[in-house]
Amino acid sequence: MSFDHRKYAPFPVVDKPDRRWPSRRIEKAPLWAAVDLRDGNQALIKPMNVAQKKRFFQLLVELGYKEIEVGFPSASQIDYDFCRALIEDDLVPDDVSIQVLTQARQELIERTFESLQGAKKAIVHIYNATSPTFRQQVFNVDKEGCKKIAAQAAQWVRDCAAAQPDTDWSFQYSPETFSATETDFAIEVIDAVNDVWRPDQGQRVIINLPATVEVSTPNVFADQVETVNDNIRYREHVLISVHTHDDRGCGVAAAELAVMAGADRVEGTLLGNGERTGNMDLVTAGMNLYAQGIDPEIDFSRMKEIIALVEEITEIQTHPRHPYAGDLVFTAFSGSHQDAIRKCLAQYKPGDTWRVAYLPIDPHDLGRRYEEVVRINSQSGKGGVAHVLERDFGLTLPRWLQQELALVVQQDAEEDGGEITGERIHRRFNGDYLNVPAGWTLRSYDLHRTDAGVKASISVGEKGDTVDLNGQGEGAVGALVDALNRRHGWQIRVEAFDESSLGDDTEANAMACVRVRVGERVQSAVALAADTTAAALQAILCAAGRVAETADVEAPARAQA
Ligand SMILES: CC(=O)SCCNC(=O)CCNC(=O)[C@H](O)C(C)(C)COP(=O)(O)OP(=O)(O)OC[C@H]1O[C@@H](n2cnc3c(N)ncnc32)[C@H](O)[C@@H]1OP(=O)(O)O
Ligand SMILES: CC(C)C(=O)C(=O)O
Repeated sequence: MSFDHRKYAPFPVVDKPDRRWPSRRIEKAPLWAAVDLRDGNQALIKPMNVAQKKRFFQLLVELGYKEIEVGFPSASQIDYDFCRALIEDDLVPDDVSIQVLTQARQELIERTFESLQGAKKAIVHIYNATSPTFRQQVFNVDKEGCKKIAAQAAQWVRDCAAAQPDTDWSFQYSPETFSATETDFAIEVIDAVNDVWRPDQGQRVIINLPATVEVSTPNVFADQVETVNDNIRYREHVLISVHTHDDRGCGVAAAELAVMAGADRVEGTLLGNGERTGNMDLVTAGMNLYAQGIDPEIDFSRMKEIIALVEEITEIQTHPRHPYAGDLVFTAFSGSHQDAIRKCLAQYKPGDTWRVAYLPIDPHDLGRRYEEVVRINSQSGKGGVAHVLERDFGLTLPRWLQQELALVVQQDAEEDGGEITGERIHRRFNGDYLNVPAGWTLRSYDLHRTDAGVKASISVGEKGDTVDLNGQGEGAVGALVDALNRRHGWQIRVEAFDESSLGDDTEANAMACVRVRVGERVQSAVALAADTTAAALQAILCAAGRVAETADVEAPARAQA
């Protein structure tokens, strides 16, 4: 067995007692840079072709991204051709900068500038890895040698840019593997690059700090970023950017803490596609701001399009629990969640601050429907079942009936082991409560109020086969109960009775729900009718009919025949 944690070394803590970032808040969106077409692309089994890159670029522009890394043109003909197409076909809006990556090698830098000929504005992004592992094992250079690679490349970039003066250039440098680099050394390298680029003399410079591989908790990364923020030369003239990966599952958290620590800009990909476990997810990061009342300056209302395009191009399905984007993230199956959501949604009015339990944001904002929010399985309770009947069928049940129905739905769900659809709950409701047993349909009724109460004559049965039931009571229901008791020798006790009027869009105007006890037998029933009296009488008849069915008692008209 080779599973042995002693193979790994802990990441050293950063000794930074003066850290300020923990008490900061993010109050506005950082500058976003979308790197789907480069870092996302280099992680794909099937890298994008030019047509796919064009569609992806178009969507990123429409969503509102202003800096878009479009590829590594010195490395691939497709990326080169795509850059040429963007420029020659004038596909880049004036307020958008395309960004391209290259290693810190002269021939690659020259080819990169060639790919950008005629661009209105562009960001040339160079990188070399600076961590001990890379210095010692990959590049075989000491710290000076590593710094020289960066400074030399910065010089080539500056010279190439000077030779193409019609483009508005930004320069970007990444000390790749920054998070695994001694921070004081990273600062030395960054300073050496900036000494060449001289951001203080007007050159726009982005210093991008990558967690190329996420190697620590995000607080350590924030300390590293704050240290760079506080100590690099020309700080006020450069943008600090971060580029995090998700190896430990904290890519978004690391970027957020880095912004609190002074970063101005965040690189990432839509839904987090990228090397290994992925890049920082632009959707999650942006929506996290949105959910705090901060405008992310990106239009995530087009979430469905984002998901469809990313899935098509990456050939990777979105996880159903993916923050904000997954199919199930706005769905509650468990009873107490459903109950709380239902109560909060009932109180929420458009224009209110969103305060709905278990839903950090309003699903409608992302084009999702409230219908998806509550779904029923064996973990659900009365609140959820009631919510589904109310939402899908306009039926608001009294609490006692909600409890009763929830129990039978739960039994169904347990037997089935899966989800119970709204239609199935409705069928169950109709079958158990609403459907009128044969021979127990209310045909008409005649009520006379006297000093002694109400005298009722109630016609019951099916067309052409009816009988009049006559009784007397305090009200119509009492009179019908009296008639039934006399006829069948029962002692019906009405244990629960609720009536309500229904919405305008329903055929019936009234609903009555009853629970009766006949001896040991308890039976509930529901009726919908044109008026509340008819609904109440039909509900009692319905309950009585069900009792009769199981007690082998004939329906009134049939008994007569
Ligand atoms: C963290 C990131 O995502 S960085 C971006 C990574 N993306 C990619 O690599 C995708 C595109 N890359 C490629 O297609 C190729 O690597 C190319 C075309 C750029 C270069 O190809 P090649 O030169 O044939 O091969 P390769 O990439 O293996 O080159 C490695 C050499 O470059 C050196 N090198 C690697 N990275 C850098 C760098 N950032 N700056 C300078 N030199 C570098 C290595 O030390 C090695 O040198 P050696 O040949 O003297 O040992
Ligand atoms: C080139 C840099 C920014 C990179 O992609 C990384 O370090 O992950």
